[in-house]
Amino acid sequence: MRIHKDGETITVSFPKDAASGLINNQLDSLSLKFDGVLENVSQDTVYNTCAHDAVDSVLAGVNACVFCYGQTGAGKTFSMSGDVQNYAHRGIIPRALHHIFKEVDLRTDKVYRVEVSYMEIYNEGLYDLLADNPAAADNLAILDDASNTVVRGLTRVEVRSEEEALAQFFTGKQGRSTAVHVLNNSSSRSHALFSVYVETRASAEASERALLSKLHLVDLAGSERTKKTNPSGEQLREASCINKSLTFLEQVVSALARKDNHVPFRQSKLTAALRDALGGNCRTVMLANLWPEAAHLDECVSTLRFASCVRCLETSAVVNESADPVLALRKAERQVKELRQELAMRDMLSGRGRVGYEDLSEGEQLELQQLVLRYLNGSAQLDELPVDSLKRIKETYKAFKAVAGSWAAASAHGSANGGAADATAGQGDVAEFDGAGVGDVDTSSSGFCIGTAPMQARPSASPSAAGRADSPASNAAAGAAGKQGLSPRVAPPSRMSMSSPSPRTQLQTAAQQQQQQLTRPGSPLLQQGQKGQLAAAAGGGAAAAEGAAELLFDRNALFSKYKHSVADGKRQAEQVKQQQQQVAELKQQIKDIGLQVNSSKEEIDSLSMQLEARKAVTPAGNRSSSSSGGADAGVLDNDQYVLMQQVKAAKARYRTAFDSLRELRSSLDPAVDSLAAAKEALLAGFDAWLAAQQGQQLGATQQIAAWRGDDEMDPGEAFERMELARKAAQAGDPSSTAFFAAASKTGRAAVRSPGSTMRS
Ligand SMILES: Nc1ncnc2c1ncn2[C@@H]1O[C@H](COP(=O)(O)OP(=O)(O)OP(=O)(O)O)[C@@H](O)[C@H]1O
Repeated sequence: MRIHKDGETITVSFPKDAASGLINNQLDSLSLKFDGVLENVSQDTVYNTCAHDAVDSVLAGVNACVFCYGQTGAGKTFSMSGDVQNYAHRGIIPRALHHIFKEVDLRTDKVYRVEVSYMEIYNEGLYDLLADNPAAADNLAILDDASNTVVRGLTRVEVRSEEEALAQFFTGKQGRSTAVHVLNNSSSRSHALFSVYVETRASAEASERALLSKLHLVDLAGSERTKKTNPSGEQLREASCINKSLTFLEQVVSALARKDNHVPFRQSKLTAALRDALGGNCRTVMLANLWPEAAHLDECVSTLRFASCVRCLETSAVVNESADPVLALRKAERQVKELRQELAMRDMLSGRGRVGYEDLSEGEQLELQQLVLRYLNGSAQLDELPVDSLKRIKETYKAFKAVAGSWAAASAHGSANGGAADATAGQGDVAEFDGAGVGDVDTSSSGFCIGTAPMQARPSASPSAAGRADSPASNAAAGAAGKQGLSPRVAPPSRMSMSSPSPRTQLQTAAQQQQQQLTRPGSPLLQQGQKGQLAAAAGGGAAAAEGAAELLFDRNALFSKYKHSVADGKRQAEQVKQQQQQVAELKQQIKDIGLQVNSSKEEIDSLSMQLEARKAVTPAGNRSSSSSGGADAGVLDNDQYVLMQQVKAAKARYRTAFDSLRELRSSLDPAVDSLAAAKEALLAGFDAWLAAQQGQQLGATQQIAAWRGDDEMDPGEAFERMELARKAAQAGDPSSTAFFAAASKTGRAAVRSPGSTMRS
């Protein structure tokens, strides 16, 4: 095999086969031209020659793909991934990630979002190497529309630095299927596609216009002549899968080169995944890895022929401007935010103070439902219900609906469970819808009237009596029996919903809602013994509601205790009280000054009207020259002069009052914020106190410390940092720190979670 001086042509000379005789069709030599031939060059040269421009294209919004093809052991994985332990021998993928993040850091006029994915095709199965459990993550499917190939279900991880991206790559690489092979100690038995997705925006503001591009870096599994290597069992199956998919790849390339109408992309997972790269909107580079020894001549020739064919392919790579609905949504969100700010400003100018336009949090919804409950109980006034914005009014309606729904559910539940809840709750506070008695025949439907039976009501002991619907006695008995689940006939739900629940039922309903809040993960009340209590509550019926109600009272009682008996609680409650007073005072002052402003305005209007009227009726001859400077047109009489002075004074008062009003309003928002912060602090303090009561303070503190991150390094971390600096110095490249840091982290993770690299 000879490389020509042009550095682009390879000639392979075939040895004479004496057995074929002197005259035969045997090819003497084969010369093929390529874009470049690299021999004995560094990994750096390989990257700069083959991948550098492709990565630049991706940063300019054009899709690109670099793939390595060749026989087993020819150096594909070495070219693509390189040596993870040796910085100088790192391959195309780590270098591409370094290149991308270096540019991202440099181009400060642009905003980038980078994601990575890593997928393996093994024995015609697709596996997600970045999934939490790669061995099981084989539920991927390749979908393609006219312009795009997408792998459904593939994990895409957002990475914000070279180190994060490398860590993902190293982690995924550990999950790849490799095996000992006669030609390669660590042979990749799968095709691996590492992809980088880059979203580029001109600036944070122009977020809806973006360039979306992707870079596929593909390490194909090696082709092999099974006649030579004689694999058996699983290795034979793998080899035949690999060879088959590479044959399909060759067929696709041939069809594309011939410009066939039909290109069989769907024949295999590999060709489906590479559809974009081979025939579509992509700038594609192929590396043909050769093992140029006489023993591998056939494989070399077949690789060279394939590479020559791929070289003829034409793709049409263009800049991909995004029509991404997600980005359009971001624009809409930004507009909503601006409109909210506009509304807030208008509210402030019109003296409405702070109005809530945002969706209510779960806690606020619960609070509102409790307010509605209190209003229905008569312990809260109508004007306590929030009506300051359409949003709040709707939320209030929703709260009414939620409360009504809970009542209906609680009543129905009570009925299904033998009416325990209603039977306890009844006692005269339940009104019947149409005055029909409990158990009376309901003429509008085929059932009995269901209401709340008196405590002494019991189903008839005699089955015959219970079965006769026409007897008044049996009607009453049947009604009561129905409530206890004994009647085969069920009352219409509308009847049930007309019963007004007792205060106890209401409290149980509130407790059920509270229970939903509490059962959320992370709720500080969901602790130890209470879990059991909640589980029992979830178990069903009136007992459930009752248990949850007790829990609600417990919490309320504990909260009250915290506020009145615990030092921190007392202090925080006092702060809330002070802030409340301050807000109330400010609101009162705003109201008073607002009245002053309005009355000054009315005064100005009325005086101005009087002045105009006076001007209209005063004849020109009556005008006093002294007050006007002598010009006829501007001459004023005494009355007019007095009125003008009054208008002037009123305007001065108006201005002073308005200035005070503006000042007060501007101090209202911070006061409201401080009040909210004080309330938050009180609740947080209460939760922490409660957790401490339950002996979990230590866990909570540890969690908080973990969230905060600890700026101070422990000795282990300090040593690790020193070690990284040493390795970077050894590599002679300060920018290698990210590489070593990611490699070291991934190494530690691997030690923690050892496992086979082969799929079962
Ligand atoms: N340019 C190179 N310099 C040094 N070592 C190399 C080079 N290319 C390959 N090797 C070594 O040769 C061996 C086989 O290489 P590699 O695993 O990359 O082959 P492969 O084509 O990916 O094989 P397979 O298809 O079986 O996965 C490895 O030990 C690798 O380190």
